[in-house]
Amino acid sequence: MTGMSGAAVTRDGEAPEDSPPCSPSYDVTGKNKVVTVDGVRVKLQIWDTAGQERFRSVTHAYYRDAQALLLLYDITNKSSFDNIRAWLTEIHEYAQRDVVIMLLGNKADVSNERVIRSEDGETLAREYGVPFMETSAKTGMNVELAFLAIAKELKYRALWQPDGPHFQIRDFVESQKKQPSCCSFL
Ligand SMILES: Nc1nc2c(ncn2[C@@H]2O[C@H](COP(=O)(O)OP(=O)(O)OP(=O)(O)O)[C@@H](O)[C@H]2O)c(=O)[nH]1
Repeated sequence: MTGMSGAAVTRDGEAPEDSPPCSPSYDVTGKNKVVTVDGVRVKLQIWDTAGQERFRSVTHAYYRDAQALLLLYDITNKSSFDNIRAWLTEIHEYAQRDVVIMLLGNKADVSNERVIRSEDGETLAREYGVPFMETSAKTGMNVELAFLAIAKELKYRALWQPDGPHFQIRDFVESQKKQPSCCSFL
């Protein structure tokens, strides 16, 4: 999956009885994903642009109302990385002003075909002030973490109180993310 995926919180409420506080749990039904975070159920409605990137009018409709956007490139494909700047420009123009954005470098399991260094992803993310990590849809590396971080951020915003706990999505991702097990010599 490269391009953009979005998420909108459609409902939240109390955690189910059997869900321990502070322990995330997941329930994926089709394109909906329920993440229970710190005792609150956050329902993410997820969509993927699925190859429609060239039909800009279609994708605008998708992400105009999204509360979070996951920007994915493929670490083995330079043009997918180069496209990210174009996506960020689009987002700036069409998405909600306070949309949560996360940059993901996918296919981290195929390090022998890597053409985009991890540092390049980090530099781009820093430039735009967004959290970044490498993922693998194949091994699952950092995939749940991406959804958990988004859910935590959206819950934090929805339940924000002046004296409440503070949450920084970038710090959370940095403290939790796993690095690919094999190194690349790029
Ligand atoms: N090794 C590896 N393969 C992956 C990973 N993620 C996706 N793939 C493979 O890459 C190919 C393309 O994946 P898609 O999810 O269809 O990519 P996409 O960019 O969303 O494609 P469209 O939306 O159809 O344009 C498939 O064969 C996937 O199995 C990954 O993390 N590791």
